[in-house]
Amino acid sequence: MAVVSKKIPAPDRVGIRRALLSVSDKTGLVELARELVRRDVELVSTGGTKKAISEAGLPVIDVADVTGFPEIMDGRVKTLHPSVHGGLLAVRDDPDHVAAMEANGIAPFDLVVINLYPFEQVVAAGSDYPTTIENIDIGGPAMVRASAKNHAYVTIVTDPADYDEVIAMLAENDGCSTLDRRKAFAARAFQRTASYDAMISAYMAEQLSLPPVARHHATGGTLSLEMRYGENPHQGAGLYLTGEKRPGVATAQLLQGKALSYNNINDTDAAYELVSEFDPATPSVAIIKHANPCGVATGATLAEAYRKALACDQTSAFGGIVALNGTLDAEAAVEIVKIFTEVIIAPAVTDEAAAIVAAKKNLRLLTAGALADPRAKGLLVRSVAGGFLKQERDNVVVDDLDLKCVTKRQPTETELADMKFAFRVAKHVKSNAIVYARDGATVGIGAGQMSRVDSARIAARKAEDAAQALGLAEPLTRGCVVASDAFFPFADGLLSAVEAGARAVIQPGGSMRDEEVIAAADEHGIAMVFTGVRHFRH
Ligand SMILES: NC(=O)c1ncn([C@@H]2O[C@H](COP(=O)(O)O)[C@@H](O)[C@H]2O)c1NC=O
Repeated sequence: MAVVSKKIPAPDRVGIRRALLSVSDKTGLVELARELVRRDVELVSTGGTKKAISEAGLPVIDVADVTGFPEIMDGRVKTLHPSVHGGLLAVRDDPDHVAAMEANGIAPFDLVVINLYPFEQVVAAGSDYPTTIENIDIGGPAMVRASAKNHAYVTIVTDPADYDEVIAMLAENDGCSTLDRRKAFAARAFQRTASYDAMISAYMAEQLSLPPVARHHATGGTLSLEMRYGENPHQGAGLYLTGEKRPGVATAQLLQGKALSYNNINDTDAAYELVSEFDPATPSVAIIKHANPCGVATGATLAEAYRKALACDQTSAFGGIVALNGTLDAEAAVEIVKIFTEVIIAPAVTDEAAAIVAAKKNLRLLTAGALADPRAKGLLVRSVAGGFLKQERDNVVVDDLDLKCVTKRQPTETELADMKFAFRVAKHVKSNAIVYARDGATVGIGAGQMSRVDSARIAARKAEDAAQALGLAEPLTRGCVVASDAFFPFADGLLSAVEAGARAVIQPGGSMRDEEVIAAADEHGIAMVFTGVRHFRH
């Protein structure tokens, strides 16, 4: 049953007379404490925080003198006491609460400054399990939540970045807090504790290999970048870090160029995830537009791979995102800067290449440090109205699959290599995905169509356009292979690919009409391989 509120109105202004400070991150602590002391605010602190304040020559009371208890159990219990929590939670206009404070010798706190044990940093540093667990703050979040709940009276601050705002509030309001600021701080405080607990639950789930679908799920994140806008200029947006250790755009270093936009980040993520599918021993490049590849290729060098990827669809590559699976070198950089490119991302970059890219001031250059592991487990979350969907990352790699040839003709070795290449790319193309490939390069990509036949036709038409742009007599689809992200429900999709010139097909199989599709392939002398695994992507 819900608790009943006495509905006591909150005052607008509350004079700040007594503050509780307990911080792990001591940044800006002394400056804030000095300002509070200057305003005759009484300070109460825990061990390390008190030490830092005292060493600055400022008066501060030990919390142990308030609780009458020493800090015990390695700091696990220091502020978990009614003398503290009563002072945080008391409704000062409620006579019952006032009587309880008087009867128990409890004094109220007007300002509470807390930042939590650095759990996220400890995880990021790869600390062992016991150390990580010890860095779960208990007393801090308890005080943060108590103060935030009682924002009718208490100002709660959880981030050194907010200290200036507190100082300004006191200056503008004659040493008082205001209700609207207290509410804003309280909302931030609950965001902080919710995010903190979400990170802990994600850590536990990973450590204990818990099943992906649990009764509750929380996603925590720390703002890393506030963008000017989201997908469109009227949508606000930000990038948050979850602490997941997967190399990619979120944690990459921006070496030059303007800050990334929402669409840049989304596209760069798609580009880097795709190029990470390729063994670094095989130089590979992906060019992405609107989260779909418009050209992917392997080559003897990254420069060659880039030229081959670009040839697939030069028109769409304009203003694209380029991802490479090896260190960006000068030769590749020279090729890439020839056309307008928004972003380049690679595991690393040579000094020479960086100097070449530097000539294009607006071109963003990112280094991710390493490739992402395509086989690594992970969770993906996307919002739907009224909820969110959660699923495991598609970490299936075609090399690990037991491929089954279902046609009379077996693929040649070259065809098989191209089929695997095309299926690897198809995994990163929005469904329905059709990818034509030859000689380790895409030659036509059909993405995001509602019908598979349309994707096959669009990919073929794009291959014709590319041939025209390259001055070729016929499209590169003549004699190519084709990959489909899901089975062909009817023979028509396959026949459309055959018409475009495909000679070998890789697809999951599993349609009710597989026999019909296999018969059509046999009739045209096509070699077809079933993967048994589907790569839908939406
Ligand atoms: N257990 C407690 O009663 C407790 N009370 C406050 N803390 C945390 O102790 C830290 C500050 O400790 P110190 O002042 O000793 O450096 C803060 O991050 C604060 O959130 C606690 N520590 C952990 O739970």
